[in-house]
Amino acid sequence: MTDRTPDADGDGGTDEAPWRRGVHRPAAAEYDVIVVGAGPVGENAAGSARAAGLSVAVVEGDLVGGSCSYWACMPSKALLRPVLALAAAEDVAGAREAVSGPLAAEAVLERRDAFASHWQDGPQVDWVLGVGADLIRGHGRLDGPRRVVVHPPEGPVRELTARRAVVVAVGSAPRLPDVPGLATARPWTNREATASKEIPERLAVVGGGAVAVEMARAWQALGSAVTMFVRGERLLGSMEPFAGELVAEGLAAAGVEIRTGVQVSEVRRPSPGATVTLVLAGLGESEADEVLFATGRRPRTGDLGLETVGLEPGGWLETDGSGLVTGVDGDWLYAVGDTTGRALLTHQGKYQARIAGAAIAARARHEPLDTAPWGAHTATADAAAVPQVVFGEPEVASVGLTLAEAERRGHRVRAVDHDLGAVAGAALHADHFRGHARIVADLDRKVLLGATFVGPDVAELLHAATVAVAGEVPLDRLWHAVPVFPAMSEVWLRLLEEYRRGR
Ligand SMILES: Cc1cc2nc3c(=O)[nH]c(=O)nc-3n(C[C@H](O)[C@H](O)[C@H](O)COP(=O)(O)OP(=O)(O)OC[C@H]3O[C@@H](n4cnc5c(N)ncnc54)[C@H](O)[C@@H]3O)c2cc1C
Ligand SMILES: NC(=O)c1ccc[n+]([C@@H]2O[C@H](COP(=O)([O-])OP(=O)(O)OC[C@H]3O[C@@H](n4cnc5c(N)ncnc54)[C@H](O)[C@@H]3O)[C@@H](O)[C@H]2O)c1
Repeated sequence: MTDRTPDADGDGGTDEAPWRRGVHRPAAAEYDVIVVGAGPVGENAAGSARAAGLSVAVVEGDLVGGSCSYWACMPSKALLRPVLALAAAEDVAGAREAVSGPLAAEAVLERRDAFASHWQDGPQVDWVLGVGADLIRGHGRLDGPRRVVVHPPEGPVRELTARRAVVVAVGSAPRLPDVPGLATARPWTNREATASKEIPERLAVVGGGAVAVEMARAWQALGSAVTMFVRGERLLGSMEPFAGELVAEGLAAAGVEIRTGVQVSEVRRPSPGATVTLVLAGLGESEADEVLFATGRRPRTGDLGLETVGLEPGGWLETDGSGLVTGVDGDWLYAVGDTTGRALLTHQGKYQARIAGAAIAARARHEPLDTAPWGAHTATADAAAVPQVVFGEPEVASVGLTLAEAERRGHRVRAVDHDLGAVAGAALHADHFRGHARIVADLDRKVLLGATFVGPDVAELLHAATVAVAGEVPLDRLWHAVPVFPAMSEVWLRLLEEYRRGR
């Protein structure tokens, strides 16, 4: 099993006493800003507020650094990188002959452990203290306007008051469906899928989103026989349809079995460590040694004292563009990151934290806020230009709106497609390059609303598209942004040629 400690309270955190793992300054009772949750987003909120000269307390109930550092982004990408590096070498004649044999699984896991800082948060604690914030370990709860009570499992409760703002950055936890037998079967969630030191012989993966796709590829390469059980008909359902199709092809080529249109109706596991049986509604049963449920996230707001400020516990925290929680008077309660449900991505949460930090500082100085679209105090990109890369073989890199979403929002649009494998840079990149690119053009404003690239190593193509979408660069001006030959970015030229032919 993993080196995690049990999560008996089901909040997605470890139950081991985290206050034993670090030190913090003695805490005052009053701060300008109190940040609850020290994931990447809470850390950014604290950094932004400190940069504005405000005093800050950071409250953290587990490891400073949050899921991203220990059970999500970093360890998952550390698991995938060797897989993708090997696949890349194997698809270039000349390099192919120089690599042979499977992955060195033990070395991959060791490298992963290093990227997860061996689940120790010393450097991240140093970072928080280094920006001049105080760190208070324990579970934080709101206790009426501007008040936070911190409950360390040992020692006295601390009562804190915020002069300016409380920023909730408590993240999200795995959402497990209400399937009979699931709780007692102790399924893997993202925590075990990123931190396990053992490689199950047969791994069942339930879900077809980013976690399922990335972890299926990683564990198959590490030696598990992976079967995916997908409720819908395709993978990555919120992205362009060709993305899920090409990813399914890639996973199948790697040996992953994908079963679509399958609902798991019961899970049976007689004892911990025993074989898991998945009952598939109307489709018999399937056995595995471990099962990963990658079925989405829920906000960690059930035990946050929301009822003391007039909010319903348990839901996503709805915010305005500056990060202020709606339905709470007095301009003091902010929420950023996963807990808002706006975009469950580290970089987007950190963007929200920078915006909220600027808004808190402006309000503290009684300065007017710039909340016009793309203004300094509103997270416009959350609705218009969220970039995401799903790592794997192939990768999917997308920003902004898909064709379907743009049409749903009432835009008059045209999608322009190109076979990414047909550009010289891609052909040079890999011998059997399979890929696809699409831009979604707004026919009225003549700007890009979205772009999606699928193929090996397309992640680094994305930022140009993000600049074009967020910058609302006119398509006629993009025509003058000449892509390098022979690189994959030449696909921009092909897409724009096609767009200009059809207009
Ligand atoms: C497997 C996986 C892979 C991912 N890969 C990527 C990726 O490659 N790129 C990407 O952009 N995103 C990725 N994500 C999403 C990313 O992990 C999240 O968007 C990100 O972690 C959100 O950051 P956060 O600070 O809002 O929340 P978290 O990282 O969850 O941090 C919240 C913190 O708050 C603490 N906390 C919670 N409640 C309390 C309380 N009451 N009192 C005190 N402390 C509390 C928690 O202990 C935690 O440390 C991935 C997610 C998963 C599951
Ligand atoms: N590379 C990245 O940026 C990256 C990687 C992993 C995760 N993430 C983020 O983390 C978040 C969570 O990822 P995720 O994959 O857990 O969630 P998700 O929402 O992306 O996908 C959940 C999947 O589970 C399925 N599902 C939901 N309920 C189900 C049920 N009862 N039975 C069967 N299937 C069910 C859905 O149909 C979907 O396929 C995502 O929003 C994503 O943005 C990002």
